[in-house]
Amino acid sequence: MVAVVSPLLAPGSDVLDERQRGVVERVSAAERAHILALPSDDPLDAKRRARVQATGPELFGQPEAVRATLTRNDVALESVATALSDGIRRVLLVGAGDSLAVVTAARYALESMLEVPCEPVQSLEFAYYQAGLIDASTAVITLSSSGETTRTVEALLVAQNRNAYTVAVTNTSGSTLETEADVALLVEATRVGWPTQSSTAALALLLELAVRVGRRRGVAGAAALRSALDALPDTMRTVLGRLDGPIAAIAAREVTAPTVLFSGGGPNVAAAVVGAAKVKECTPLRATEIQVEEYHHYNSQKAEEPLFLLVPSGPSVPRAVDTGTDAHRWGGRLYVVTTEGERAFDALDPEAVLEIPAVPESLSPLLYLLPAQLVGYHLGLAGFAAAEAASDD
Ligand SMILES: O=P(O)(O)OC[C@H]1O[C@](O)(CO)[C@@H](O)[C@@H]1O
Repeated sequence: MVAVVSPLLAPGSDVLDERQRGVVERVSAAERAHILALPSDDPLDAKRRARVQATGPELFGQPEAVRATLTRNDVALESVATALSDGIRRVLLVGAGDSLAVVTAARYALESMLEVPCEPVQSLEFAYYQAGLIDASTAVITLSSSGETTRTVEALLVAQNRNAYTVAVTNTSGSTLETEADVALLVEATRVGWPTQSSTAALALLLELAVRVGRRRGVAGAAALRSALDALPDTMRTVLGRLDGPIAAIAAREVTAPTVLFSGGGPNVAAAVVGAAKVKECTPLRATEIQVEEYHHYNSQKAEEPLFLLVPSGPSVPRAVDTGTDAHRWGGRLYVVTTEGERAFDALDPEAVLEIPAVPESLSPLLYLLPAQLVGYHLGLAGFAAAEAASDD
């Protein structure tokens, strides 16, 4: 018997029409091949090494990718901003993997400017569980770098059937996501290495969309976000230059860590997710993210594990201070990435404090994703160096 690859294709399911079922069958076959081609956990895996090496130039090229993406989408952004400002009562932000992290990061900027709920939802959860309540007053913004991730395509098709306003954000012109959506925003970024600029350029697009909606709607605070966002590509360059060396040194110390932990709150829960994702992509190490409050409801950290707190000045700081205190109580190591001049973490005596220029918290993930990516990338490089040295002995 042929396995059913999706409940939307099960005999008797009437969620999708015949044409849409054909679309899902096509993308799911291609996706399986992509997943089977991922690297192994061999510490010297050549496929992983090639992707880690290709990640470097893409990671450091992010300010340019952000600028190019914003320029390319000037007209399309206006059209989406107009549509969102006109009768939309709810926005669902759908993606998987890094793409889910990116929409999570954009949520608060969008909500503050649109003044309606903007909910990040994982693609499968949306496609199979949450589509029932949506209608023409809902916008469904789907993000997929490839434009072919099956669950995200399914989410878009389900939204299409419920007459929602559908937006695709994708790197891939001509992809299924772009073809099926009412309107597409195209990300100008490469993804030969592990995803870096494809994520930050997509995030910049969503933040730009938020600012344009806010200005159109006359929201107080939109002008301040406008000028802060305009300055961000330059600040990204500053942050990359400033943090690269210190994070390379931290990675050399942490290369044998049993598990690498990342924590954040608010929009920077997304930075923690991206940190763990980059470690899992660039190394064979275990890595996990935990929100600053959730950390305290379990024995979340073990001795000898490093914790990266990615917490700019803002409402998450007091709980993040507790988190940092407990990192040491459990015998772990603590690295803090926070706003320049933030003194709340000083008394914890972290192994390192890495400072990032102040920006509005709702825009800050565009900066806090950078140290998260750098940790994964440098642990990847350090891991290959260590494995090579071991194999020479
Ligand atoms: O953005 P996409 O293309 O939908 O991919 C989602 C996730 O799946 C992966 O491609 C891995 O399968 C990740 O690189 C990415 O974060």
